Amino acid sequence: MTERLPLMAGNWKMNLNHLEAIQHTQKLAFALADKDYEAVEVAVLTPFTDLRSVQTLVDGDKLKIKYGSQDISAHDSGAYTGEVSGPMLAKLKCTYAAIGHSERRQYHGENEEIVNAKVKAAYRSGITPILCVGEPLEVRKAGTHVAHTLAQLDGALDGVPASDAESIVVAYEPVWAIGTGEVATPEDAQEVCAAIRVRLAELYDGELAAKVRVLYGGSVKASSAAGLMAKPDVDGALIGGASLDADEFVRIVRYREQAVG
Ligand SMILES: O=C(CO)COP(=O)(O)O
Repeated sequence: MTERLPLMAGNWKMNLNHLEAIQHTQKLAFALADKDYEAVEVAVLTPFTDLRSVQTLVDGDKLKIKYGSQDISAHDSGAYTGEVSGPMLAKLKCTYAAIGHSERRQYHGENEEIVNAKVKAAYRSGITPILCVGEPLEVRKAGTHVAHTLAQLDGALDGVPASDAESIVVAYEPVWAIGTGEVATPEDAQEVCAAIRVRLAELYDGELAAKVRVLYGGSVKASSAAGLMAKPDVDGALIGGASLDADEFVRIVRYREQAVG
């Protein structure tokens, strides 16, 4: 079986200016030890305005923390006012870009075509997409959450070759769990994360599917992380609110020390 290194990624959303970002990253770096990074990959997804500061800190202090953006333009350059391109993010040595977050889909009209174009743009620049998928509450209530989420996965990966897709990170983030305090049960997370892996095997092959990390996101806290991580197809978490509290985020990174609750 392929060993998948768990990924704990903090999505700061529209929080922390560049000065606060430096403070926060320094606090994380101070708290995290080499053994933490051996067990878990740690990443922060920051506002665009923070990336240069975080890069300077990571480069200067040789930190092991990875960083990336919360979005990326579908285009590489040109007359796209307000957009930030893959080549610009690559120049800042971003490892990751979150793509298709439900808040982008909801507030910025991002559909499957746009998400697909952004996934391809990230790969053109050597940036790994953290592709966000997941159903809203009404879909969950209707019981069609697996089909809904897999359709988002299919759309995002349309025309993406295996040589790219093998490095993708998929984050299952049910919309009803985001920012609500209502974390999915480990069983609910496992159901959809496992279905995502099965679909990856169908779209590509079993070897690729076994390599890809599938994260869960939505109201993850230190108290829920260990239970979620105990599930075989949950390979990490995308953490919003709790990632803004450095102590809590570090506790999530050290989920193995927490009780399975
Ligand atoms: O949207 C999320 C991460 O991308 C989850 O946010 P919360 O952890 O605040 O629910």
